[in-house]
Amino acid sequence: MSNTNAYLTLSQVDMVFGNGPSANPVLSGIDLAIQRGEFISLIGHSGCGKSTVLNIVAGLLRATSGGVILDNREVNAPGPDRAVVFQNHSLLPWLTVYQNVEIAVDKIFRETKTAAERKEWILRNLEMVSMSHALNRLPSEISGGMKQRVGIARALAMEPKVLLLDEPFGALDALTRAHLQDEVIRIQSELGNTVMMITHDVDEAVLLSDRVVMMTNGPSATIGQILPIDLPRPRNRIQLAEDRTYNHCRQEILTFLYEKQRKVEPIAAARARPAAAEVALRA
Ligand SMILES: Nc1ncnc2c1ncn2[C@@H]1O[C@H](COP(=O)(O)OP(=O)(O)OP(=O)(O)O)[C@@H](O)[C@H]1O
Repeated sequence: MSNTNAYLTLSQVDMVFGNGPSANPVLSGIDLAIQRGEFISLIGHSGCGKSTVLNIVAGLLRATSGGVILDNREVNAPGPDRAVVFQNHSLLPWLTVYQNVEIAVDKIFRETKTAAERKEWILRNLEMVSMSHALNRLPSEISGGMKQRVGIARALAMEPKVLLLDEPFGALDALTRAHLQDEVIRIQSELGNTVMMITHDVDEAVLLSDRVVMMTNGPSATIGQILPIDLPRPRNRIQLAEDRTYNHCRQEILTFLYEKQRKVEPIAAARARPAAAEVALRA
């Protein structure tokens, strides 16, 4: 699929790690066209290559063949136009909440914003994620959910063309996760960012996305199905629980993951593998 009007395009992306007999073909023929302001989720079984796709878009990995075009430019290195939020918050531990955002803002806007404008911008982005009350705290003094909030504020403050979220809520408890998802829904309705998010959570994918991209199992994983989520925004998790379209979308993704792309091999392999105690007895 090539779409010349798309903001972000992945064309025939292949990725092979290593070479010779140890070559590991991870991705094959990934084609995806994302519109400006679209929120896309990537979902698929563990190890299929979701982070590899995201890292190629981030410019942290080079595709073996094929490529990525963002806003008419080829991506071949990391850049401030693509901000990444990882599952394990990557805040600098010796800097406060405010300073963690400041470091990115100063780097990007030193030439274009005055010191007062930069300060106002840092405060505005921390307010957006409800962190104004903890500006002077160190990462070690705040919870995991708060750290993710600061990571999101830092990414938003960079005003990237694309926000890349690699399981941003993966390490959080269910309630904190729901809170942060709601904040992302609100921020998204305010700012209309272009977002690519990796998730393992079917509800999260449906709740947040305009389209859910489902990946087949590896090796040589590719896009198996793309599901448009035709639900009006802003979305409300409680109202959606009873919604027919919402439940239909959930069902489609569950069917893809657990019927069409069911992971049978590892289970069979695990059964075939003798238990540790058995191995010890045989030794
Ligand atoms: N830098 C690397 N060098 C070598 N192999 C890699 C590298 N990064 C990823 N892989 C391999 O690529 C495959 C896909 O990994 P990837 O992390 O992209 O999957 P994933 O779908 O994001 O997994 P998960 O859901 O468990 O995070 C795995 O077999 C992994 O071992």
